[in-house]
Amino acid sequence: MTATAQLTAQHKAEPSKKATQAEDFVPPYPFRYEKMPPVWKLIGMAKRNFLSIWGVEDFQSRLRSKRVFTKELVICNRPDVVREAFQSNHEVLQRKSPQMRHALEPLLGDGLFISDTETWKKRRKIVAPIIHGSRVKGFAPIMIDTITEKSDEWKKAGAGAQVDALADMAHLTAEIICRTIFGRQLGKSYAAEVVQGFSDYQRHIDQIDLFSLFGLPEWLPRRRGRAIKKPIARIMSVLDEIIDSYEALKEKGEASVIGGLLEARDDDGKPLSRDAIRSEAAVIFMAGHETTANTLAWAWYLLSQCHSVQDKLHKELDTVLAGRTPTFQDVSSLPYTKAVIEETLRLYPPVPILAREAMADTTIGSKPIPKGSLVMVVPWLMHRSPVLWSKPDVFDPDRFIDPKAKKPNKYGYVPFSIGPRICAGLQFGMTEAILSLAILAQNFSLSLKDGIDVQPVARLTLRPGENLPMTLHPRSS
Ligand code: HEM
Repeated sequence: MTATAQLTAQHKAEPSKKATQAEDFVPPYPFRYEKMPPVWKLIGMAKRNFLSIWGVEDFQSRLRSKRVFTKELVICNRPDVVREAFQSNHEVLQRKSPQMRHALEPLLGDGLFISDTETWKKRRKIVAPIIHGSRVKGFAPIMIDTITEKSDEWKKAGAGAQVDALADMAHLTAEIICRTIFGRQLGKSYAAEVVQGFSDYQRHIDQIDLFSLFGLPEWLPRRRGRAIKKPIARIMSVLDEIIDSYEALKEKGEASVIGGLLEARDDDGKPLSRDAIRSEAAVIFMAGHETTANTLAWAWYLLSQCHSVQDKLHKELDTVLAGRTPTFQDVSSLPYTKAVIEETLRLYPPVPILAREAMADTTIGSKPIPKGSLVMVVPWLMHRSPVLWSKPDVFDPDRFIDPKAKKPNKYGYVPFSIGPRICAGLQFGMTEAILSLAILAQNFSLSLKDGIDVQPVARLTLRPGENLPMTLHPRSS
């Protein structure tokens, strides 16, 4: 076999095994090599799909390091070292990777997601309470109404209609986050424009910052092209229009993120600047919709392939809800629905790699980590580690609720990251995902269109390819 043919064979994804009642369902994952390819090949592979660069040993390891050109890459893959990196060593390892900062800085400015040290501390203190778990009850009516609209749209489309489940979930979660950030009315009017601006932006940013890997300095301008300027200008002017019309249009009594940002004061009693409000609104939009959309799309795929889980989910929804639309209060009474989401987040974590740049020399697990190293926690690896999970590649929501199953370690199951930089929208995202699955699966099951080969691909987030063609089956029929 030629080298190219060998590599192509290596890239062939593992086929998924469709489940029968008696058999465990193993959903697809990229091929795992035994012998590491040369670095230049790995970089090419990473540019196409970050999930294809890992070998068998990477899943089993505890703490590994690799040198890529000038950079030391350190991978923490067990709860003890993850805790050390993201919790105890937060001060030194709070900085996002150069790649992440360079990709998002033109759009997010000094926003919470990519800032660090004093700016991050100040912004986290202001932004986290606005989307905190305690506020989710206030946002739930917007979520429920928007999900019900999607359900009505599917009802209208009727039995046998074809949908792109990935695009539909992206549309649903973008509508939810827009209406939550900007209020119902403004959110509805501007959702399409905001979504278009963000997807144009994402198409133009680089996944791998080769400049940083080659050790080139931070100040050197990155090649981003002129294409990126247009979507940024559009997003910024839409955000300005929304902020300007907010006061006149704000709905009385209903929570909105933009209202929270406009009314927020820092420790000195000063309001946020216009730039800061735009940056934080952009952060919440960006961080808060694609992640949930991908989770839901994967959940539909997994349910379509594993009927025993789907039957159990329907049983819980029918028993607890008896045909009525769930409310926020019902979320805690749907443990199996929650377990389906949790297991989906284990197998397909929307943010599959969490990377930090060491701001000073440090150590992890007694290993010296020089300043400038890239320290990574890779949920994709740790969530499938044979050391931490039984049957790690099998789809089995029961592992999250079976009293006999080993409870996942808080530092070993990290779809929302962990430590001081943990996702500020964790409860928001979980509630939204549970309510979406509950309302839609109460009314529909979805089957995968014949002949479609679903494979996980990661660029900024992990998704089931570019689209997910599925067929609607109303449950009453
Ligand atoms: C299933 C849904 C979600 C998942 C899996 C998820 C995951 C994550 C992860 C892994 C991070 C850390 C990223 C890193 O360290 O590089 C993060 C950060 C963040 N997320 Fe989420 N997220 C979800 C939903 C949301 C939602 C709905 C919101 C807003 C309403 C949100 C807001 C944020 C913010 C503001 C940060 C930055 C926190 C900081 O740096 O201090 N997320 N999220």
